[in-house]
Amino acid sequence: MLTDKQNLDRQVASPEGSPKASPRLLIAASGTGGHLFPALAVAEQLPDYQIEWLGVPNRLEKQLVPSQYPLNTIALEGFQQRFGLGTLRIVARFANSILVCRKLLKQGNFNGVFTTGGYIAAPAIIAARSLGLPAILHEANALPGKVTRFLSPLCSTVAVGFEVAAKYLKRAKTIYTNTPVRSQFLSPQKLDLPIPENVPLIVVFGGSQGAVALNQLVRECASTWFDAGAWVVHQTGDKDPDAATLEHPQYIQVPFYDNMAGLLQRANLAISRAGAGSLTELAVTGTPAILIPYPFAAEDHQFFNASVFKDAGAGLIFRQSELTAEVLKGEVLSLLQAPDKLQKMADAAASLAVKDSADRLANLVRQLIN
Ligand SMILES: CC(=O)N[C@H]1[C@@H](OP(=O)(O)OP(=O)(O)OC[C@H]2O[C@@H](n3ccc(=O)[nH]c3=O)[C@H](O)[C@@H]2O)O[C@H](CO)[C@@H](O)[C@@H]1O
Repeated sequence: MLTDKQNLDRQVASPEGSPKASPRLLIAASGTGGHLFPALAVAEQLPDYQIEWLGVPNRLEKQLVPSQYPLNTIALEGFQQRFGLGTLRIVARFANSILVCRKLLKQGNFNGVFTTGGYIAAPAIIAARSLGLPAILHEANALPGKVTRFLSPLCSTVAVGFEVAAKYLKRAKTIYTNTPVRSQFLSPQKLDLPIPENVPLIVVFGGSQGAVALNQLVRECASTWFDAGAWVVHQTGDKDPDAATLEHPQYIQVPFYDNMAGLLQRANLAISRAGAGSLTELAVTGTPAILIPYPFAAEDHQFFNASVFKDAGAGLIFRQSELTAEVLKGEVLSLLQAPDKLQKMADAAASLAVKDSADRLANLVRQLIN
């Protein structure tokens, strides 16, 4: 919790001159980079708000949410995993999570909730609305998730990351804001990797967790790309037992890389999953991409995301089940040999970027939660 001094620092003067307590905002964002980074980008635009975080224990929020935003956790993971244990138990668990959120909102005197969706959004939205507090939901995916589709009519406003998402949310008040990226993406970043200036750079990344299937394919293809003069930076995640098996002077492997902004700004081509966060960053950095949607993503939503990129001419989509190493090798080689085509794709990617997305969302928060 904040000290009295911090609370005082966060007070702003009202127009009449008397100090007015700054609004208190609960941000419910949990689990993956795709949910956490956009929420953090919005929080950064609200320095005059008193922000606390709502997450679940032992997920990425523990590492990513800075200590300036006190982290409250509720045990929703068990709720998701024990879905087969009987409806009564599930309902009881869920009802309890709503009660815990209501208590938190009341005791913390919060003025409203901002959430980026997923399971954590459900108790947060229901609790806020049952207390008459505003709830803003940001949905990053082209095909909104189940929680979003079900609870969006309850929300004060639903902000969508892709315009197409609004058509699935007809009963909600929607607004297009695109998806915020971390502030580093909005200015040129230095890349601290020993990569020569004029070589083509391929960046491979599999969302915030890495993608083992994609890693295997890339390792099979890489020598052909090295022979063509390309360098490869490969984000493998930390669950691939073979991550360290490829060694080559033109190859850099990392489990997780913090400076994705610098990396994508330098990349000539990305080979990537199609999480909403990754696609938004590829657009902001104007990076053409070969997209291989995660085949087990809920309701195949990554394919819907990738289709927006493909329809704009910014990328190619391959289904993992149909993609062989031979095809991937060839596609990458032919793109590297066609700089004009790569440039057109880069321009198309850049045309999808909305650089002030975090501002747009922060303004929405200021209008509705104050
Ligand atoms: C498997 C799955 O269902 N993933 C979902 C998850 O996102 P998930 O986190 O898997 O993927 P996203 O592409 O949305 O985001 C990944 C984020 O991690 C960052 N990153 C990644 C690797 C790295 O080394 N360093 C780094 O910083 C990327 O720059 C990006 O900001 O939520 C997204 C938003 O609802 C969905 O669109 C994704 O489909």
